[in-house]
Amino acid sequence: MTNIPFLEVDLLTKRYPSPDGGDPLTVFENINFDIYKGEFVCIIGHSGCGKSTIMNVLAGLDTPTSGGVTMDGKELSGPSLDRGVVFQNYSLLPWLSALKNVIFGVKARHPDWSKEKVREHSYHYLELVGLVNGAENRKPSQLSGGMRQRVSIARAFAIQPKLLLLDEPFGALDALTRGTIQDELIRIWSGSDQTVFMITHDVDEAILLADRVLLMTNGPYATVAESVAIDIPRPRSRADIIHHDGYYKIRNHLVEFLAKRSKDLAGISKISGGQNDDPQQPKIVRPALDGVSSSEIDSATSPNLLKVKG
Ligand SMILES: Nc1ncnc2c1ncn2[C@@H]1O[C@H](COP(=O)(O)OP(=O)(O)OP(=O)(O)O)[C@@H](O)[C@H]1O
Repeated sequence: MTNIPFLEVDLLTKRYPSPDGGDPLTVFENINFDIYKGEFVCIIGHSGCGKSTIMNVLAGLDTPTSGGVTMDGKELSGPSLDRGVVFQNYSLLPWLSALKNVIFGVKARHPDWSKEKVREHSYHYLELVGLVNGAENRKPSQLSGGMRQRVSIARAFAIQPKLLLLDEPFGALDALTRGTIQDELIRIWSGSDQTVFMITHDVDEAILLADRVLLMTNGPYATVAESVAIDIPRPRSRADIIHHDGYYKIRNHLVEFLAKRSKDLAGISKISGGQNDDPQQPKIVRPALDGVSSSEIDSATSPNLLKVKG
């Protein structure tokens, strides 16, 4: 893994003025974290701590009160096709078929491509999410919620953004559909060099999908307190992952944070014990390696462990 982060979130702060002229609402303050190229990072925190606001800043749809974000060494400003977003509510164009929704994004990304090439490329991504054989010609209103979400994932992947931003993309889906689309997401991501940043409320989903999970304290004055490494090799399957030695250590750590420490740490804007002597970075935690000998940790913490895609 290269030591230069792909995405650097630096002292990000968001405040809203009070409607009655009182103190402003500080949603979060001095948020710092880095993401490396090709990583799959989830962020978890209680409702209202500011996850969607961070996502919107990364997407270029909102601006922070102070602080900034750089991607590939360049300061972000405004939306860009280098960053693809999938929201919980699909955000498809209702008057276009599934295929045309994907084509719409691909055309914008590759204005120089021929009509045939755009169509072929778009169809390929719908195929990857299992949405062909007639479904590609249906409009969003003629598709189920799971199918619509697949279209929106296909559209985001088809534009091949360097950074894929997922805001609770599976929140509204039933468990079976959710599982299928999670598998498809991991399959497509595995075959690419894309970086994924995803909001979820589901700790099991985060453990299944992520290389790292960022934990946010409660707002106001929320911050990212920890970066929890998911030291479980890939490929991971829903059925097998629960038998991995580290699974419950990680799960208990995340659940305990959400149940207790997210409140205890709330309002403490500076978290001690930062990464690599950098007090501004969230503390790195490796629950799966608790009780593991240091020689085993040396091999388990090889930078490549987190990068092995399945
Ligand atoms: N325009 C606004 N004016 C004032 N406060 C706002 C505005 N937009 C958002 N907020 C506040 O900012 C905070 C963070 O909102 P955000 O949607 O980012 O949280 P979240 O962690 O994504 O929540 P959830 O998990 O419920 O989606 C909330 O307390 C919200 O009330």
